[in-house]
Amino acid sequence: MASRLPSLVTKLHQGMSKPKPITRLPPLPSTKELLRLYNVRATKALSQNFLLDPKLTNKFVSKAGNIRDAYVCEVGPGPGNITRSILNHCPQHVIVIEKDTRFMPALSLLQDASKGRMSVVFGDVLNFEMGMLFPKECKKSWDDECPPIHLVGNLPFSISLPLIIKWLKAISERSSVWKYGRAKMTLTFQEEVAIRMTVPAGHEERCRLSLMCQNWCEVEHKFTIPGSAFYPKPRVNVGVVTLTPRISPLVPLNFPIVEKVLRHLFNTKNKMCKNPLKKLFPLSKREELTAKLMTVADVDPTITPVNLTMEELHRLTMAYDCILEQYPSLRSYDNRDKKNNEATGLFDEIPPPISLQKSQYLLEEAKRQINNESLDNL
Ligand SMILES: C[S@@+](CC[C@H](N)C(=O)[O-])C[C@H]1O[C@@H](n2cnc3c(N)ncnc32)[C@H](O)[C@@H]1O
Repeated sequence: MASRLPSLVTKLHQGMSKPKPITRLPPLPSTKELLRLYNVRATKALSQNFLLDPKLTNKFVSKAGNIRDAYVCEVGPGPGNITRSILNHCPQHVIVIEKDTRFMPALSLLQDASKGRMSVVFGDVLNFEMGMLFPKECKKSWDDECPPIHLVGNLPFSISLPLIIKWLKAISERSSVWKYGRAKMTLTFQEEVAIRMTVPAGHEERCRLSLMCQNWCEVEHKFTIPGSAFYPKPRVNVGVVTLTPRISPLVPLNFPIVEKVLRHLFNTKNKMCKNPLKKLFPLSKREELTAKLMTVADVDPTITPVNLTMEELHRLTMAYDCILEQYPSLRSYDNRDKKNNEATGLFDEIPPPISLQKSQYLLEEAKRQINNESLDNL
């Protein structure tokens, strides 16, 4: 039977720890037949586009790498078509998280056929705490190899962006699934989003998401599935992307500060980067602190955000962090929040002079780190 959220974790661990014979699934009715049998029609509100061709579901699962004996968590299994391919790759255990309870009969059938290798959770993945899902034996230290845990999913378009941002934040904090180490992800996105996630500096599609993903993960666009392969057919093609968390992020600062700098930078993608960055600072000090930011970071103020490299982002974010150290009240400055800024006096503040010496020292350190990393990668 399918399990519900709260009582799940203990049951999961009991089920997972027993050694199981490695088996493929017995013959089952196809998922298409099951959808017809249980009279389940795709719902637009849950971005349901099913990938019914077993050749494609197998190809998708094979991009996750070797999942034999590993633990797999699948987001949005629907009637279980990708889940079948996962189970046929002989993992130790599969946990699926699905919002739509209409799939309960199809998933229960699959769970029974899996002989204890599958657990079903009905809930919203955006609110689901994944930090306890796997047995502690899977845990690897962060700078060790990746743990035998894989997140996979033909993600619903409606939640793919908030979900990946939430997961990048969790990766940066080594929380949730990433308590267990650098767990890999194999996920689908609209093709244009997959392209944005992977493009290098100088590409016209470069955006906030590109730098966020590439800062914390190695990102690969593995292949594209034509929209015509899905039922119902979406208006766009779908990109399969793998993300492997980096041992050290390229910009080794906390998530909110990197996110804040990027959010400002890409507010106006085609302007010189000094213009959107000005809005990090209150009006009265805007020109002065922006000029300092660019000088300390040693970044050309006329460069456009799409051309900014990760090294330049690193220096900019470090320089911004140094300015925040000098003027801690600026941390809460939000250009859009006029009320709060007025209440905290941030429009009128005349801060003390910035210690360029300290900022420059920190930047030299950052540059040294970048050089060491480039050497390590040779
Ligand atoms: C694109 S369909 C993929 C279905 C199936 N895995 C396949 O490839 O054919 C996305 C699935 O995610 C489910 N879903 C949508 N929003 C969700 C959420 N917030 N949490 C968990 N599942 C969700 C949908 O009900 C649907 O089954």
